[in-house]
Amino acid sequence: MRILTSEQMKTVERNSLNYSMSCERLMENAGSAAAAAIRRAADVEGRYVTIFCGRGNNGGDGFVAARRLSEAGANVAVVLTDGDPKTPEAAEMLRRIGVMDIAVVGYGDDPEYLTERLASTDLLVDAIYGTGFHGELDGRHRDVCRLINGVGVRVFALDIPSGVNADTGEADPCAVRAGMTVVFDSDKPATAMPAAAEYCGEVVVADIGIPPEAHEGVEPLFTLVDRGWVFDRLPRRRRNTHKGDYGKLLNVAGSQRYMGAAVLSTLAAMRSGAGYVTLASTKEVCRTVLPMLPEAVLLPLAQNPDGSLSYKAMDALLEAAERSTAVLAGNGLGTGPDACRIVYELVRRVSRPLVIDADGINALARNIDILKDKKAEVILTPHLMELSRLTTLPLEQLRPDPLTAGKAFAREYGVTVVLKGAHTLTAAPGERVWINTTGNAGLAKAGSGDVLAGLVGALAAQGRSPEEAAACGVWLHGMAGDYAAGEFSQYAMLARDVIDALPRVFADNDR
Ligand SMILES: NC(=O)C1=CN([C@@H]2O[C@H](COP(=O)(O)OP(=O)(O)OC[C@H]3O[C@@H](n4cnc5c(N)ncnc54)[C@H](O)[C@@H]3O)[C@@H](O)[C@H]2O)[C@@H](O)CC1
Ligand SMILES: [K+]
Repeated sequence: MRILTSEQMKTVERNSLNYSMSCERLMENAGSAAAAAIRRAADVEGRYVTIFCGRGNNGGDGFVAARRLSEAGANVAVVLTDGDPKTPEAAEMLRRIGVMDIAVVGYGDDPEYLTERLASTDLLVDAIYGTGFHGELDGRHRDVCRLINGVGVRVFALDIPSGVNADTGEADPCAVRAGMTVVFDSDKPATAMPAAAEYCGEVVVADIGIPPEAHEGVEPLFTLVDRGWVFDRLPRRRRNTHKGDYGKLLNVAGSQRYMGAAVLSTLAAMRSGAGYVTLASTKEVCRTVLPMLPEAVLLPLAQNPDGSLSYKAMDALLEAAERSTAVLAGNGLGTGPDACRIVYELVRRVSRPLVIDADGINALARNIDILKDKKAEVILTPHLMELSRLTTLPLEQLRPDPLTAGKAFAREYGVTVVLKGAHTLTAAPGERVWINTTGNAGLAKAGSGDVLAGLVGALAAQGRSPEEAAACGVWLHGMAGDYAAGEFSQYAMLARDVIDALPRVFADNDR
């Protein structure tokens, strides 16, 4: 699947003009391809089709679709939502339907006609906004979109449902809810995001005749992470190798209050191929969890009276970190002053890839500039609340569009950020984003994040790049979560069931 941003689509469109393509021809192709896709999905002959067209090129595609559907025997009406087209190509396409038996009305010009028309409409086409849309719908278009969503017939969206930002997936609360979205040439980030499915419905990619050469040099920034992508990147187990060949993860985790986090993250890491996993924690945690982690190396260290790891352990931690191939820090560590100082020292001094989760993220949020002193590659795995602490942006702003803030954070601090949520996105410092496709609401439970952190840490320890460790870890975690939900239900599954499902996920990889 090729995913291109709106900016990249413009580049591809521009490039195609060098290959005897014209903007008008592309619009003709797009509208025709959309009409063909609609005809494949629905019988249009003799049916009433109402097409809402905006002023931009998306509206132009709508005019072409109107002509094609009319030629196919549909009774077509076009509603101009915002007056006359503002691009010459769209204006030309509107002119071409002038000679046909197609009613063209302005929204608001004849409310009675529109009400009657919609009452007899069999299917709707949304050609109001395409990739040019950003921000919020204005009042007029909120009304239009509400009207479309309220008709109760199947809605076909051209390129992207109106009100959805193609690059971020952010959707206006009133955005069009389509049953099918016909995307032109390539998926857009939003149409590829599983979370956008409630707006996009089924997504169909239509070839609009952009020559393959026009895509040259346009490297997709978004990657859909699926089974094949992950299994291609998992570390190979080769004959004649030993445990030292599969990495050593140092897991700095746990405190008297949060022993489970240490157990879950360590177990998940051990289930993910790492040669060695060392749990560095307080003496008490190590003594208590020993029976649950017979395969782990335990590094019992000094503790504070409150049962958290003491800063006195710092030298031992740094020594252990240098013997490792990756370090995971933060799960169940607590948020006291020593825990924070330990995290800061690890960031400043560890030269191995460093995965920071949970309390490690909370520590960073209090002293974010420490990230600028980092010595190694850093992967952060915040959920929405943690992202809010890291960025100091309010939750209400992040919820509809965590990606923009996550990308900006990754860029500013040069870190890989795993944006945990219903459908997790991973953002790397260089603008690239990985869209995950697995997981379910049963993973929204305590302990789940510890499992993911262990997985990502183990993959980093085995030499995967930060973004591969993160994106593969997220997919494996979601897949194991899907198996666990299948067996135990989303209600009853526990984080440890996710770990128990990991062997089946890896066993699916026959390489
Ligand atoms: N890039 C390509 O290769 C092609 C693009 N085509 C179509 O062109 C579309 C993009 O067209 P345009 O760039 O003209 O833009 P749109 O038609 O998506 O949007 C129209 C205009 O709405 C304005 N707008 C954006 N956000 C708004 C808001 N919140 N409130 C009010 N107005 C807002 C923008 O200024 C934009 O110019 C694509 O989605 C696709 O449908 C096709 O015609 C063929 C080829
Ligand atoms: K649209």
